[in-house]
Amino acid sequence: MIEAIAVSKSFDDIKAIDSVTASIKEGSVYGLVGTNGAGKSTFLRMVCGIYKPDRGNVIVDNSEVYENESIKKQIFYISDDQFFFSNATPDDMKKYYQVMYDTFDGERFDKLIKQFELNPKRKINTFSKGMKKQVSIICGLCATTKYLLCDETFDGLDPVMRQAVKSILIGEIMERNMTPIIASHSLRELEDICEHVGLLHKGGILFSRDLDDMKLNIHKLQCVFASEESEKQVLSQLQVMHYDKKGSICYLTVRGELDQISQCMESVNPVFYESVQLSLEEIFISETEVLGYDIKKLIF
Ligand SMILES: Nc1ncnc2c1ncn2[C@@H]1O[C@H](COP(=O)(O)OP(=O)(O)OP(=O)(O)O)[C@@H](O)[C@H]1O
Repeated sequence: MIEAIAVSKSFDDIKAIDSVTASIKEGSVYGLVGTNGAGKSTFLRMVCGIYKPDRGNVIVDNSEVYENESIKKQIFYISDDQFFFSNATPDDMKKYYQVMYDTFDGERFDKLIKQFELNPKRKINTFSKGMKKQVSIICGLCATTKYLLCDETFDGLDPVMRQAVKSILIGEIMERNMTPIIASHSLRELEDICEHVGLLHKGGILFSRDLDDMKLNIHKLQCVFASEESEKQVLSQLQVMHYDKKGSICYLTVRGELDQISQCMESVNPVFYESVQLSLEEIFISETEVLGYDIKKLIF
């Protein structure tokens, strides 16, 4: 388990991370979404022990991570700024990581390099951006660490490769108890893979939720009320997060369990009503609107 407790990190007068508290359970896929400069990379770099927090603690499996070799061996950080030795080939990087990680699976590395149609003996600095990204991802997967930190990992991959990498990640999560944290500026990128999403904004976590809970607890209704009184009654009884009316059709985003919402609607005998599934984007828009933010322009 990874626990960040009131963690802060500044670079001169820039507060990159401001008192973030988060808890990432083992075996779950945690998505960290936020705009450019929100602090995602800084947060991940503290989680893997590259940066020491100015304040607060990052605890991994009950131990402080910074300068803790045995804990760091359980974490692989696939950085946004990829690192390869100059003139290194994929095979050279394999040898390097075999020394760094006892758990590195060389055979799997060879298999994946072949599967991704990369030449293990070609210099990585002659590879395209997407090919370099593939080498980093393969190194990360083959390190077979308990925690895998993915920083904008899908960026720069073509759609087919994105899906291939996601499938490999999902397979890995199912096969062994791996815990990935995936940072991205795009919620769409995280929707089909993460179980929990934290929204980072200007160095702070705005909110953090289980996606299933979010989907079960927020509903969109379209309805036509029989009278103004029944409309008022419903609006006063339900926890309405967003309300809009076009002609006689009302559009409501409501927090709560569907059974209770349906009961309330049926009690006023509307002319028509139906509940529509919200997309994750719509849920985020509603949640952040309540907090007074307009993230529509920022993270989609
Ligand atoms: N080494 C550094 N020195 C100075 N400032 C830094 C450093 N690293 C990050 N920052 C600043 O900290 C803030 C957060 O940066 P960070 O890279 O963590 O954001 P991010 O969410 O990963 O952004 P992006 O999506 O653009 O990669 C930014 O204002 C950035 O300029």
